[in-house]
Amino acid sequence: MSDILKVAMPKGRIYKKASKLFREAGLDIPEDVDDTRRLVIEVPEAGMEFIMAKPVDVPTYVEYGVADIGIVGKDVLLEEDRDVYELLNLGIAQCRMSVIGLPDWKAGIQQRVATKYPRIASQYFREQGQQVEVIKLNGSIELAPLIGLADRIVDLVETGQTLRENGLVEMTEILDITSRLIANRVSYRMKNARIQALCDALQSVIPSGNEVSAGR
Ligand SMILES: Nc1ncnc2c1ncn2[C@@H]1O[C@H](COP(=O)(O)OP(=O)(O)OP(=O)(O)O)[C@@H](O)[C@H]1O
Ligand SMILES: O=P(O)(O)OC[C@H]1O[C@H](OP(=O)(O)OP(=O)(O)O)[C@H](O)[C@@H]1O
Repeated sequence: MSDILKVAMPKGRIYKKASKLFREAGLDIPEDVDDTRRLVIEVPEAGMEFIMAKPVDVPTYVEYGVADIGIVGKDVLLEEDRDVYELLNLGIAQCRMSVIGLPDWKAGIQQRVATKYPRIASQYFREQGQQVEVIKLNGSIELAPLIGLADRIVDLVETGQTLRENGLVEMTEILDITSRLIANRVSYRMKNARIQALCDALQSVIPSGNEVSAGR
């Protein structure tokens, strides 16, 4: 196995925070890496190769071993349910997943819930003993109750601005979300020293108590 660590990096809002964390941890990631449109980026200074992925696909690349490790939100990790190790809570891209609706929402006979997270939402409502029809959407989830597709939604809330601007209210928080470092099971064993060194370096710059034990 080559000594280069292949890292599935989510494009978008997590990338900026993750690259900042990597730099704080002492990894030499040149500034031009942040602006390129290339999807496979060698970062020899850090002994890494970044695979710039759509966030939802990160666990897939890691499970199949085309990336040794990856960075992904806990929301996507739970929803995708891939066979990977969760190594570290990086504490970045913090938000929460909540049930959201119009202020005058009342439970009807046929309840519909729109979400990007059908697995998490279905499990949540099953546990609550509520029978709902879950409708999968891919973005702008807040539209659904506004235009009558669903009664409620399950979506992420950070500042609450999107809810306020659309006249929606947060009804129940389901999960706290942050980004996680994940690893391929084989890579974790074969490249253990490299991965462990990275975890140690990252842990020195993130709040303590964030390690999630691997091997499960
Ligand atoms: N408003 C938010 N505040 C903080 N973290 C967020 C917020 N929205 C999403 N996240 C976190 O960032 C991750 C990636 O979100 P992002 O919006 O970059 O991706 P996406 O919407 O899946 O991608 P794309 O825009 O390419 O479809 C989410 O899985 C979640 O963990
Ligand atoms: O509480 P806030 O600070 O307003 O953030 C929450 C919003 O951020 C995310 O949307 P995103 O920007 O990823 O757009 P999308 O829904 O189209 O994916 C999320 O789905 C919420 O809509």
